[in-house]
Amino acid sequence: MDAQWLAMPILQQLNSGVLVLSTDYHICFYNQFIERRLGVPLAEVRHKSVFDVFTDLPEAWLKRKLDSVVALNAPVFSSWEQRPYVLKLPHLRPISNVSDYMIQNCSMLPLLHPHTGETFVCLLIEDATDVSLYQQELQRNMQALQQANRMDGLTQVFNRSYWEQLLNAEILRARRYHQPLSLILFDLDKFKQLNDIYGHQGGDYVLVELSAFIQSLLRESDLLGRYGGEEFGIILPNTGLQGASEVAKRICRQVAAHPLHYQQQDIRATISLGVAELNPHRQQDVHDLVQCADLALYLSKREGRNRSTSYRDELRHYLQKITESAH
Ligand SMILES: Nc1nc2c(ncn2[C@@H]2O[C@H](COP(=O)(O)OP(=O)(O)OP(=O)(O)O)[C@@H](O)[C@H]2O)c(=O)[nH]1
Repeated sequence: MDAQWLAMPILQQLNSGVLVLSTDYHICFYNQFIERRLGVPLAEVRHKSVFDVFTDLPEAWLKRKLDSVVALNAPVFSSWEQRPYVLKLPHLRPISNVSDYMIQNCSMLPLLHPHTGETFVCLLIEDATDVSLYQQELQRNMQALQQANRMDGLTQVFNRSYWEQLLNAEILRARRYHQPLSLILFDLDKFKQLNDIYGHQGGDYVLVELSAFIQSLLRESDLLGRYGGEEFGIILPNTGLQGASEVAKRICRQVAAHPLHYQQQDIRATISLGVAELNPHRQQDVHDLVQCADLALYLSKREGRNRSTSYRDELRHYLQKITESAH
């Protein structure tokens, strides 16, 4: 069967754009897919330079591609991820929140005229608007999921597992660049009592409000995370013990002076804090550093709460002594 008569109707019905150019970039043919979107009949632009008809074409880039198709007699592909579109055409979709133009994959194929031996280049334009839309949405969802995986559901500060990853990374960074690094652990005082008085919801309210308040007192580079029930940690990059200790005292003071209003009642909450600095002469990991800050926090609780203690090695001996004398 002579299949030539099939070619033109199929070409015109194709759900892809077909544009044929001469080697000097003149338009020889485009199908209805392009004609409908461009709104210009082929007869009007045949033999015109493609750059005069599609005035937004990246001329130098396209000429390089077309010349290479002709010179190598081999196809070239341009994906929408590299370049969202080659021909600026509307996408004919009633969607307003994507690109106004059709996102495209474009294959450029060499064509040899069977009788004259003349070379042409066929640009095959595939509409990738839906694919790009789905991919953008997928990326948005993945980012949201990733964000949710990192945050504590109640307080919206980092959750423990992500905060520990951050602490690990900050320890490595501090060691690598010989920078100081400090850690503050803090715990709400008599929180059980607060829960008993105001109920679990009142307790939750305090956790939410206080973590937002403390976050607002910190630098953007400081990293606040919820370590456990009513225990939190703050990583202070590039901060030595003295600086961190000042930060801790300031937070302690400001929390105590910050009334929380819950169901027409004023709640006064206080916190106890422990501060530790990464020891540059010792191989400390996350666990060791947290343990030092935790010990300092324990002493803050023991000394009467609503205060901050900075870790020093002597504290271990002191702690040993007081636990021995307690037995
Ligand atoms: N509302 C609320 N309470 C919590 C949450 N997580 C832990 N808690 C409560 O926090 C309380 C902690 O009690 P304790 O460990 O005895 O400490 P505390 O009462 O704060 O006493 P000190 O730490 O010694 O000052 C417990 O009653 C927990 O049930 C939470 O997400 N929401």
